[in-house]
Amino acid sequence: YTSLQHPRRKYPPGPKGLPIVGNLFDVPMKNGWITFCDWSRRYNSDVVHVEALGKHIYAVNSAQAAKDLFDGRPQIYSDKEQSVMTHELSGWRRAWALSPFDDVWREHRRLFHKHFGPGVASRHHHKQEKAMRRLLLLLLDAPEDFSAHIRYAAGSVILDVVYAFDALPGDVRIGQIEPAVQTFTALMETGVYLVDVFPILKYIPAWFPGAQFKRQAAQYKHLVDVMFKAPYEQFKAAWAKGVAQPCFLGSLLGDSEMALDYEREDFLTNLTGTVYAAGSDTTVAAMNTFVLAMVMYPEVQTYVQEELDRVVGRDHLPTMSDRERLPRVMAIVHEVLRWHPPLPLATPHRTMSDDVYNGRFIPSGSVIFGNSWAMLHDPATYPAPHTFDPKRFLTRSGVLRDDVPLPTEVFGFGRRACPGRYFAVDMLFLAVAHILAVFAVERAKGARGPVDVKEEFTPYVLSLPKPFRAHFWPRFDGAEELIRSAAAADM
Ligand code: HEM
Repeated sequence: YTSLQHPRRKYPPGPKGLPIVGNLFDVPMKNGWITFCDWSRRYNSDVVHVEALGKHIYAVNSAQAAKDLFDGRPQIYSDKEQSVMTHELSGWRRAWALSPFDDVWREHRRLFHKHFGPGVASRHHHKQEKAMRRLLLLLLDAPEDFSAHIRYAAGSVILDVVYAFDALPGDVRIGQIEPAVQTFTALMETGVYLVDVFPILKYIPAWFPGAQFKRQAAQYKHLVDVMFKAPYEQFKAAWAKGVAQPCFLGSLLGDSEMALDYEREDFLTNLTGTVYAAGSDTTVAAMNTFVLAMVMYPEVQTYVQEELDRVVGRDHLPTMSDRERLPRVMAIVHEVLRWHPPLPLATPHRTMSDDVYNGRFIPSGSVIFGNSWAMLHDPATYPAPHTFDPKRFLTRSGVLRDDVPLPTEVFGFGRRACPGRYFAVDMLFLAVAHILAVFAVERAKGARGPVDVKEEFTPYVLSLPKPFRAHFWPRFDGAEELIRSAAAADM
């Protein structure tokens, strides 16, 4: 322990900072996962470090170091930064995905797990399948609006599962929520988050968001409060009348165990409202990445469609019960998540006490990024990591290999790792299986022939393909009829 008290502590390597401001200008505003990965190579260290204005920032770039720290030392590495701008002024403190490592978080997480854990996620399958049948119909009728349809499908299934809302496209209940989700993206993109991490930036005029930001934050907070409260109140009204349908919130309200000491109302509002915020944009990002990969790598479609035709046939749509028999579809899901993780730096954790790792110092209150992208692009584990190649997960005979690790880091780290991952993987399995069962995904037709796509992703916390065009063609005679009759059965 004496090394901790040594006046010249040894930190992990990183770029050399300037006097006083330290590495302020090195802290990456965009594509941080690539910068951190480059530093890791340049300084030959899986953990890299910068310091700016007294704040220490670390990026963990290898799966081994992530296991050692996040899994091995959960009492130190499971907290999250609380920021004035995002949490307080803009109302995001309600989201337990961002909350401190405390008893209220623990209780939120325990109750969520009870309804979304690996053994019970199957209770949501019929709602997920219904959302997919609707998605196919939308893609059939307006293929080029695929990105909007994906957003609808990912959002509406969460409303159905959490509040038993059966929302069609354009439903006001979706309109109430989506703008609030977008405030989070806006906060990340304007760099407000950095002001929070380095409070001293508030005194630098160019950085300080000032009165205008405070007005903006008040508007955000209003939207965020509506997102959490409105669906909750609507469900409670149905519950009081005895007409509520089964869902997550209904099970919570009906659970005798819910006689908790917490202020019960806000506890449940925040528990349920966080699901849409955490689960919609992430799923949307992965599904758009899937479409981009299909346009770029058409031969992958043929390979998977052979499996779908053989296992499922062409006279009905796939269901969750086909999953074990569709390893090629699962290989696509894993490769989509590996190729471009929706949260390439997961979400930053915060240390709760001083620590030493491999002889290097990590003080209490540091920001720690787990660089999922770097781990999932490590050529030692995934050769030719920039190529989209689902076959890397399959044996020659086409079953899932057990010697190539699944991209678990896409779901984050330690105690804070995504508890919605079973639900998310089920959703992605269904999306890939449904879309490829009936459609050929191709380049859009422009005035001068097919429109090429670029492999470009947005550079912030949540990273998804930049807008691109694609077309969805029914791929066999009878595909259109199959889509229409399956969707009609739900009406
Ligand atoms: C492809 C889709 C998804 C990806 C890539 C993803 C990824 C992540 C990541 C990286 C984290 C942060 C982990 C960390 O800080 O170490 C997280 C947290 C979380 N996710 Fe997901 N997620 C996805 C879908 C979902 C879905 C569908 C739900 C809900 C049904 C969900 C619910 C949550 C919650 C509640 C947290 C906060 C956990 C906590 O703080 O304890 N996620 N997710």
